[in-house]
Amino acid sequence: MLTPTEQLNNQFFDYIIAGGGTAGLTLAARLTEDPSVNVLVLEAGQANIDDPQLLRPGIYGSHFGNASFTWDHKTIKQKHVNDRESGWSRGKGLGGSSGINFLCYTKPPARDIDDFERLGNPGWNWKNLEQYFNRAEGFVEPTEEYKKRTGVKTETWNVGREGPLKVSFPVSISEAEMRIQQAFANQGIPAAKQPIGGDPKGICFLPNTYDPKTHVRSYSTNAYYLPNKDRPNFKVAVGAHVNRVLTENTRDGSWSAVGVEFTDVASGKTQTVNAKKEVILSAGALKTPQLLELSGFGRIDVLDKIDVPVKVELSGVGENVQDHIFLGLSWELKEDAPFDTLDLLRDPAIAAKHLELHAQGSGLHTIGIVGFSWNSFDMFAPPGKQAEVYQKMEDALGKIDDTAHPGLRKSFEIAMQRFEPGKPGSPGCEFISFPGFLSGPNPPEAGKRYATILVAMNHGFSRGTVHATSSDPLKDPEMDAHYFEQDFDLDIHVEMVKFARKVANTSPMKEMLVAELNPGLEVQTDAQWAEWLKQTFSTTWHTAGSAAMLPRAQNGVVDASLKVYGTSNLRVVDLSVVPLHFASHPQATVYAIAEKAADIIKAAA
Ligand SMILES: Cc1cc2nc3c(=O)[nH]c(=O)nc-3n(C[C@H](O)[C@H](O)[C@H](O)COP(=O)(O)OP(=O)(O)OC[C@H]3O[C@@H](n4cnc5c(N)ncnc54)[C@H](O)[C@@H]3O)c2cc1C
Repeated sequence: MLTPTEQLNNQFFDYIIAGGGTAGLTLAARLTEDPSVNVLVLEAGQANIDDPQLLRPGIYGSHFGNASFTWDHKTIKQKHVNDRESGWSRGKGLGGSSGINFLCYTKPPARDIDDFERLGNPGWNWKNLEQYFNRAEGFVEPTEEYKKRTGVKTETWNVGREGPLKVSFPVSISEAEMRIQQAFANQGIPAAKQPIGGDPKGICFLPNTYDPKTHVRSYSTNAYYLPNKDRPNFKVAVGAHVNRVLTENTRDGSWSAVGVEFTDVASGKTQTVNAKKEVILSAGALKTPQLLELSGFGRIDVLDKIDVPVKVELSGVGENVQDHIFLGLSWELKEDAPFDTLDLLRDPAIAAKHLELHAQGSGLHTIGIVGFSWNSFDMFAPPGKQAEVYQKMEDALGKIDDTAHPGLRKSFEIAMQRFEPGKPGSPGCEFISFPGFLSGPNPPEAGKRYATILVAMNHGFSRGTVHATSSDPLKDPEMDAHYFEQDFDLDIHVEMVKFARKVANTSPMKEMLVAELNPGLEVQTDAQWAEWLKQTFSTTWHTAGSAAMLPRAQNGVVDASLKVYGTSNLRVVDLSVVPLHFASHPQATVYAIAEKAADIIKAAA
């Protein structure tokens, strides 16, 4: 049951969680397993329960621009990409970004998670975190017939089967995706050994956060909140925008979080609620740093500018921001290609038919994005290019001013090991097969169908910032991705898109294609590829690292128990805490972080 905000003023709760998104609801559900503990979740957006706009798969990006479902944030102009701004939409409302994401369920390579520990966070390694991934997962095994038809192999998978989050393969995998996968195989890319068990390198089909019984999205709302909503100790209020954490100075000099101030969005009225044990920030990587700054935790110059008294100087707040980006290469399909693609949904009459089909558990809303090739740079880039890019990384490392950016050198050194020539790299160069059109700048033509390879680099070195520029909590912080500030991030992408074109010229993909629509064959030289890339890439909405878990001397914001430095009981539990970004779409890792956080918090109580 949702709790009306007017019932909350001056009430007391053991734990208050700011943000009812992916991490926030997961954490709340686990903490309220103990009936003696009461938890309040404050979510700025609405509940949107049972809304088909969230539940229906296959309508990627359709929530953007709709304030009922998204925060349509934007970066400032990006100076290394011709002053383009990047739309950084995020889920708003219960479920947060898990309610509007593209449903891909992927997990990072073990070594990328082990890097968290190597950066100074004891206990944050794959072996430990894997149990928390598995705790969230309710993987539904595909049938033997499905496996035979699609080539999906799951027998050896290490994946949880009892967790609340439904993870399964969509009803069918389009033949376009199967052919693209086979073309990668014919380019020498091996099958992944443990696609969601720590070793995803290679090609694989991966599941979605998809309920195979009801054919709807599985997300934190229907996985963690709805099954537990009647617990008397689990209170959730929506339309409650948290403005700041209320703190008191303790005898030992640290700060204690005693509650939060929030605004009831409907009435504009400001209220406070009190925390007996802890306050936890789960507002996502774009809003959590803003909340910290508005509460007095952050860089002195940032806080001075917005007139917020400094409680704890933490120069890492809003720094270390890392994003993933993607772009698509699209090809027109031959007229007789014997399969449907998502392009058909552009025709309103056909779209209406597929809505009906969805209700019966078939049609285009029951397919998903499932075909991946996770490559390390050495798997496709010429050795000379690998050496050139690595040299540029070394040059960048040499220029790091450790006084201005404590910890950055160590972070770069570990990130560089993922690219070291002659050693097996980490598979951060991701290729996704997409059954339809998703690219630029040329638009799709009515009545035509397309196949797309999405190219996404997961191990960028450029670091951005997210900082409050006003003491008004309702005003967006300033977001600056610093895209391609390290020019070798661009070089790596250029090699990736060239490889994608090579794959398209390989059987059995090439036989289904008429012509390349984007970028088009006029793009040939590295400089032309780079220019097209800068014009058409998009964020993958995976921004992380803005309240990083790192030692304090290395610009850390939270320690390995996710507690904000200088406080006794304020934690961050969301994608902000990731110290170094990993090769995976992040939702699985966010669920795992929240599951682990619940154990940490329970143990500390
Ligand atoms: C369009 C899109 C597509 C994506 N596709 C995929 C995918 O296919 N696979 C994948 O693995 N990942 C995907 N992701 C990423 C993944 O969904 C997110 O990284 C993850 O859900 C983030 O979880 P979080 O808990 O950190 O933040 P969120 O889930 O975003 O939760 C933050 C919550 O806090 C609320 N909030 C913010 N500020 C306040 C405030 N001041 N007061 C109260 N509440 C507040 C927000 O409304 C939101 O509900 C995608 C993301 C997007 C946006």
